[in-house]
Amino acid sequence: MSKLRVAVLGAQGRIGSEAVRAVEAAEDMELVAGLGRGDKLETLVEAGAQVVVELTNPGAVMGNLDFCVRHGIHAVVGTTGWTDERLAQLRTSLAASPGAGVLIAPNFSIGAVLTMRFAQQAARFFESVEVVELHHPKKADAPSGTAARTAQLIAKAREEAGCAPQPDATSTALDGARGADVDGVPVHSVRLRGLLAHQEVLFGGEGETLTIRHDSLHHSSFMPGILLGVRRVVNTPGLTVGLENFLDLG
Ligand SMILES: NC(=O)C1=CN([C@@H]2O[C@H](COP(=O)(O)OP(=O)(O)OC[C@H]3O[C@@H](n4cnc5c(N)ncnc54)[C@H](OP(=O)(O)O)[C@@H]3O)[C@@H](O)[C@H]2O)C=CC1
Ligand SMILES: O=C(O)C1=N[C@H](C(=O)O)C[C@H](O)C1
Repeated sequence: MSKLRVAVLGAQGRIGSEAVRAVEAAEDMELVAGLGRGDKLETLVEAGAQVVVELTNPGAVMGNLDFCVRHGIHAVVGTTGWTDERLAQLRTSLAASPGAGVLIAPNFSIGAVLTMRFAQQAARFFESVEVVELHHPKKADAPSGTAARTAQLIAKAREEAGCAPQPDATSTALDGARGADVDGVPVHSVRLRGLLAHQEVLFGGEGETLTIRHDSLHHSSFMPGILLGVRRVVNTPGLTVGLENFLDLG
């Protein structure tokens, strides 16, 4: 069986360097390129890359994906900063290149994906919900892509269940004190030396609370998800948002 020809964009970064090692160690994959800032994207074509793992930054990801899609290269994307407008733009370019597949995974770790699923399930049973995400201080974006997605999924589940708006009597507050409002769910971002990537989803109801917490303690937590994404995206044309789509969670 021929090996999947994989390239990593952001190959010298925190997660990109770990992804390079994971692809090199995977028996069914061959690392054909590892590119950083300033490297030419044409290298991907010259190297015959079938799948690109995109782990750069929100300022670079759209241009990189546009190139990949135009050249029929599949992509597994961990980079954050996704908005409805960006997703629409990507769908438009994918429509012009029907064979190409793109997976956008706000989080590749199984624990984080399950956190999102459990939060979605719990959402309709509690009056109150807030998300706290905690990351290393070199992180560029806030809130994290995972927290934004978690809040969106919770908000959708609450809306579908006809939940009333959350109780909150705050009438005066310092800027930011109640966090960012993501579809009506407050999201609080902590940046702290010593941390990597952590999230708590706090639910509150009459006389009880439920906390769902996940901790990524090392970048290795993201690697099985990245490799799964690479294996599945080659047979999944179009746009897939969320690794859960490849996990048969039911
Ligand atoms: N989905 C998930 O599970 C995860 C997602 N992430 C996300 O991945 C992204 C990267 O995170 P992290 O590794 O911590 O960040 P880093 O800053 O450590 O790494 C990003 C790397 O990309 C490089 N880069 C910048 N622009 C380009 C470009 N145009 N082409 C190729 N390489 C480029 C950077 O180079 P330079 O240093 O010169 O700028 C840097 O080496 C973030 O958006 C983060 O949120 C992170 C962990 C898990
Ligand atoms: O920048 C990070 O480190 C991470 N980014 C992703 C995010 O923004 O959700 C995934 C994980 O939290 C690590």
